[in-house]
Amino acid sequence: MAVTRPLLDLVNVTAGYGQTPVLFDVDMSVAEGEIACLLGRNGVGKTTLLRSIIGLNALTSGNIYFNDADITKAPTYKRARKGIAYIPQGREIIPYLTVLDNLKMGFSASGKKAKRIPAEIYDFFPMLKEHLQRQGGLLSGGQQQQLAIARGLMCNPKIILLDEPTEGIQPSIVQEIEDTLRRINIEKGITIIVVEQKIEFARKLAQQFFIMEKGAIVEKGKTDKLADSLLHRYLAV
Ligand SMILES: Nc1ncnc2c1ncn2[C@@H]1O[C@H](COP(=O)(O)OP(=O)(O)OP(=O)(O)O)[C@@H](O)[C@H]1O
Repeated sequence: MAVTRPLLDLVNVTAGYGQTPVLFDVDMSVAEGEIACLLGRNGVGKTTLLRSIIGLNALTSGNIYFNDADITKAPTYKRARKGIAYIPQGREIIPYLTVLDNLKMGFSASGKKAKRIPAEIYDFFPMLKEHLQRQGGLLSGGQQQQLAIARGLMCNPKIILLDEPTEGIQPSIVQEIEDTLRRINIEKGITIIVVEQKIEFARKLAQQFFIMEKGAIVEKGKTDKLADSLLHRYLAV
């Protein structure tokens, strides 16, 4: 009988930059429909882990399974076509392109010809409709973050990897982003992994947590059981 794996399954993942190892034997499983947060101090390897999942960092050893396929050696564009969207820290909006053209860039990740922007995008992010012809670089940080998430949705992902979506964003927009991510998860069934420094944001949004320290997952569990003692030990909160 075939074994059914979680939607995303990392097994003994080791990776780094050149000769410098950064991730050590990371095991991480995220089930379909779940929201997981990845916590840890600066420099412990959270971004490197997300980059390894989307294929921007090759593994030294270990395997990554997605949707029951071994994607360890698949190039980034194929991972995107299989349904992994990556929204990097800093958002990477093209500043001189309009909001509309930034959105359309998301189509290319799916490998399909550009079509109309689905109405649901404006339903999730009404602000974008008002700014379609503005240059992306003129949006506020919070608006750019919303644009980046919307662009990620254009390839119809099964999972979204988000790196610090609330960084440098004013509280009212942080709340909006939290609500929209929850809607995207519930209404579209999209699985989410979010790297976060804002513990309360992560706690409210995610059902599952992983804590990283020196390139390894040192604690994991349900967020409603995320003890303050762990936060003190690993995040110095
Ligand atoms: N392009 C790179 N080349 C070499 N080393 C890198 C590179 N990017 C990151 N590193 C190193 O890898 C380690 C992990 O960095 P990473 O960005 O993954 O951590 P992080 O937990 O995401 O931190 P932050 O919260 O600051 O983004 C750090 O020691 C960092 O200096």
